[in-house]
Amino acid sequence: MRPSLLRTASQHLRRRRDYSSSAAQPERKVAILGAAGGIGQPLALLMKLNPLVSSLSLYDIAGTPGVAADVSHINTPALVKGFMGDDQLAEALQGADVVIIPAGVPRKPGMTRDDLFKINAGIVKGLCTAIAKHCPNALINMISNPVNSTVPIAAEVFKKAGTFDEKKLFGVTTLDVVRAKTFYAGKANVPVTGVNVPVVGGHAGITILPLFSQATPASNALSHEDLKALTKRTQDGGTEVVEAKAGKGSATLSMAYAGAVFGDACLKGLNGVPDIVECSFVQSTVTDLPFFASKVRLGKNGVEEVMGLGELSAFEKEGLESLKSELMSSIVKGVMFARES
Ligand SMILES: NC(=O)C1=CN([C@@H]2O[C@H](COP(=O)(O)OP(=O)(O)OC[C@H]3O[C@@H](n4cnc5c(N)ncnc54)[C@H](O)[C@@H]3O)[C@@H](O)[C@H]2O)C=CC1
Ligand SMILES: O=C([O-])CC(=O)C(=O)O
Repeated sequence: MRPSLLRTASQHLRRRRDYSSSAAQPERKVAILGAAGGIGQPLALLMKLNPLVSSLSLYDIAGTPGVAADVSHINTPALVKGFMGDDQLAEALQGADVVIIPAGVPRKPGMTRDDLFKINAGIVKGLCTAIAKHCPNALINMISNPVNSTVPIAAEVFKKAGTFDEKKLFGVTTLDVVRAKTFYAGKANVPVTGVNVPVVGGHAGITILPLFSQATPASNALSHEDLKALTKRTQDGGTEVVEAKAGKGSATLSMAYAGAVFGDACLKGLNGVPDIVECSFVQSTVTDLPFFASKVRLGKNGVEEVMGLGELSAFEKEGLESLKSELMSSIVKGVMFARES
C-alpha cells in the first residue's frame, strides 16, 4: 500500500475509534432559559465547552439568535440552537435532560433578593408550567432569585401538573460555595484549588450559612473573629458585587462559572459517575424546614442522597437557629404565590 493510502486508512480508523468512544457517552441536551442575559451568555459559553453536552438549547424572550449564532461557531461537539419567545419554548425544552434557569431581573443597590419576587415569581411560574408539559423528567437548576422562594414555586407548579419529583429540583447555591472557598483560602493562606467548604441553609443574607468548621484543609490560623468575618463576607457576597456594579446588575461571570460547575455535576450524576457531591437547595428533611441547602449526592435520577449537616460549631448552631424563620417565610411566600395565582 502507498504511504499516503496507509495514512488515510489510519486516519479513518482513528476517527472511527473517536466516534465509538464518544458514542459510549449518552447524548445529553441542556436548555438554558434566560440565555441572552448577563448570566445566560457566559453560561451558554461554558456549557458549549462541556464535553458532556451534545445539544445546547438557548432560550430567551429576545436576543437568542445572536447569542446562539456566536456560541455555535466554537469547535466543540455540542449542537447549539437558539429559541426566542413563547412560540419556541416547547421546542427549546423538548428532550432536555437538564434545564438551567437564569431568567428574571437582577438586583440594583439597596434591593434585597426578595424585592425581585414580584417580577421573577411570575417568570419562574410560567417557565415551570412549560417544563411540566414539555420535559417533565428534566433536572431543573434554578438560578433565578429569590431562590428561597422560586424553588418552592417550581415545586408547587410541578405538583399541580402531577410531575413533581423532589429528586429533580435544585436551587443553585454553588456561588455561595465558590465564594466561601475563595474567601477562606485567602484568609487561611492555603491554595484555593484544594479547598472545600460546605454552605447550607438558603440563598439570601443570613440564610446563607457557610460551615467553616468543616472546611478542608483545616486551618488553626483563623480566630473566631476571622470566622465571623468570613461568614459575613460570604453572606454578603452578592451584595458586594451588586454595589461594585453600581446599578448594572449583580454577579454574572462568577455565577455563570458556578452554574456551569453545578450543571456539570448534574450531567455526571445522570451519566452514572460515582461520588458527585455538591451543595444545593432541595426538598429536605435535614431540618424542620421543607426546603434546605446541604450537601447532596447526585446520581442517575438526580438527588441520590440529601446528606446531613455533620457537626456544627456553637457559632454555626446559632446561625442555623437564626436563619430558620426568614427561610421559612420565603418558602411559604413562594408556595402561597404558586397556589393562589
Ligand atoms: N442563584 C444565584 O446564586 C444567583 C442568582 N442570580 C439571579 O439570576 C437572575 C438573572 O440574572 P442576570 O442574568 O444578571 O439578569 P439579566 O437581566 O442580565 O438577564 C436575565 C435574562 O432573563 C430573560 N428573561 C426575562 N423573562 C424571561 C422569560 N419569561 N423567559 C426567558 N427569559 C426571560 C431576559 O430577557 C434576560 O435576558 C436574577 O434573578 C438574579 O438575581 C444572580 C446571581 C447569582
Ligand atoms: O446578590 C444577588 O442579587 C445575586 C445573587 O444571588 C448572588 O450574587 O449571590
